Amino acid sequence: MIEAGPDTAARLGSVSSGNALDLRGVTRMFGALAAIADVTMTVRPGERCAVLGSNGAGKTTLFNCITGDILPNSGTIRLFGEDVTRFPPHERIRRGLRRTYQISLLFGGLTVADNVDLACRGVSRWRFSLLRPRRGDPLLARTDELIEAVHLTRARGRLVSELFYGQQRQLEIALALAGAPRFILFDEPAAGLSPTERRELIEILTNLPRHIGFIIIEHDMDVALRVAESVSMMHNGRVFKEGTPAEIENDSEVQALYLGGAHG
Ligand SMILES: Nc1ncnc2c1ncn2[C@@H]1O[C@H](COP(=O)(O)OP(=O)(O)OP(=O)(O)O)[C@@H](O)[C@H]1O
Repeated sequence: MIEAGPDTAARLGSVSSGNALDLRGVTRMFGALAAIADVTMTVRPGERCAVLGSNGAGKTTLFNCITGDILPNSGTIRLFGEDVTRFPPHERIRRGLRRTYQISLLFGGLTVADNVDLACRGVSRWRFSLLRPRRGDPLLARTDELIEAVHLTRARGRLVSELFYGQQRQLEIALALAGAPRFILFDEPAAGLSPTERRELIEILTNLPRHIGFIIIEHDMDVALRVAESVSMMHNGRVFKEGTPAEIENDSEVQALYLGGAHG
């Protein structure tokens, strides 16, 4: 079981109150197109939420606004009670926000352990040390914990370039877990995975520490509905339906728009 480490996010606990994430009327225009329009969404600490929608629905733009990769034209974004609407990405990371991407950001020429160690070091006060971690180093224990959490213990010493695709996606989750995050955005983690790898992903996400909330964007309804407690459906930049996985699965409007094959 992974536990929260003594990192900056934990020290910033004094500003943590209320919801993990609070979006109010968030709108982002690209020219005349509203990629997301008036999006209001709340996620409680530790809550697991799925955002579903067809291609172009606005899911990635929503993630980009939450991380600060792009700024909204209007609306507010609060992270653990704090207004971060205009904060740069690194200030949101300091507050415990993490994200995985659809494209791989791994170091292919390094081992699994080195990738995780670098991620742990990157958020620690030893980040400028060029020394290899030694036995007894607390970061080494943390590295092993994260590798185990994503089911890669047996691949610990392997080069990333030699891993199966699904294992690389698992490693990306380990990197997102470095530095005791409080909230993670998973961008289509099941994309390109085999059925077996999908089952493993579901197990990994389900067993994440309960204090870590997340939003998962997925095209794969099976994965999304099995790991999430709440679901927001997006269409043409707007959230048009919210509910539990069972409510969403049985909703006729959702079925017509999404399950009926409208998505790509
Ligand atoms: N940088 C950009 N410049 C112009 N238009 C953009 C830009 N980014 C996104 N869009 C447009 O905004 C709309 C929402 O795109 P977005 O990528 O957020 O959707 P999505 O739900 O993530 O789709 P997908 O599932 O295909 O990734 C689309 O019509 C897209 O073409």
